[in-house]
Amino acid sequence: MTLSGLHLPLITPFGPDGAVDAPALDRLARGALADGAAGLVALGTTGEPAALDADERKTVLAVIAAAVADTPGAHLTVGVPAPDTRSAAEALRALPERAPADAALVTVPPFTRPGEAGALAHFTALADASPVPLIVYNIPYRTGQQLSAATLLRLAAHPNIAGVKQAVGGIDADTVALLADRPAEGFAVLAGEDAFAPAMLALGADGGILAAAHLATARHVELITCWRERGDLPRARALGTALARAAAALFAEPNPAVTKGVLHARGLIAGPEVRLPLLAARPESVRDADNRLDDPALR
Ligand SMILES: O=C(O)C1=N[C@H](C(=O)O)C[C@H](O)C1
Repeated sequence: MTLSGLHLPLITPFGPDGAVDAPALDRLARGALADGAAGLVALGTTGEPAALDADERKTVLAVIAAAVADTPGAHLTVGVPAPDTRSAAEALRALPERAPADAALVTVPPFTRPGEAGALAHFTALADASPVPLIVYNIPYRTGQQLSAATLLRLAAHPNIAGVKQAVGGIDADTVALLADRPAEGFAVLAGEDAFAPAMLALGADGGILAAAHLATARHVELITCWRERGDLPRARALGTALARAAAALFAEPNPAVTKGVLHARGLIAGPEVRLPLLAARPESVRDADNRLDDPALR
């Protein structure tokens, strides 16, 4: 089985008192699954996990896991922090006690810049230790470490590595090589960079982990279906350009500030707050994203 479809990395909504708004999170989670998302990602970057305390992370995980459990066939991915290999391995070993995760999303330890050989050894050690399959989160502009197609393809051969979330700031030569040369089965290439997701799908990506899909969720699902099942290229192109422009506007400020602003403006969460060091989005950024989402192709 290869992972596919839309996986939504959920924001963490905060209530007027600043606490995690569990009912709002529950509504977002269940709404996305009802709109056709194949799965949810708890405690991804978009969920501001570093700004949550242990109890809050527990609440977030419980709410999202319950929504997945109530939806037959839905998939739960959990973001696992990787400040270093040893503590990431410990967190992975403990994961089944925390949630019935189908996969764990893990990066290279940020700031360390271990080189490609070190990154390969890191993911191999984690995959050997983990009771759940890994999704390699390749995001060099956050971690400081590039992963070439050659390294990712070596990781793809590990039986406990289920895929990669490719978020490299564009469609580079490694992304093209990765999509061309990946194994036919058992390793998913998921778009992880919202503005380039339509282009990655056109090149054969299996799906995406896309924060922009908090908005126009059903249209994101439709885009994936157009490329993977329906072969409806005119519709895929119309949706793809509209969603890419909406994504660019949603990421005009550090994620998830604009997304929270638009969800708030649309009455879907109580407030647009993010926690420091993130700042709430400027009103003009929220308006711009909201307008982009009004594109006729997305109605
Ligand atoms: O939380 C995630 O997973 C995602 N994070 C990315 C980021 O914030 O850089 C964006 C992507 O849409 C999903």
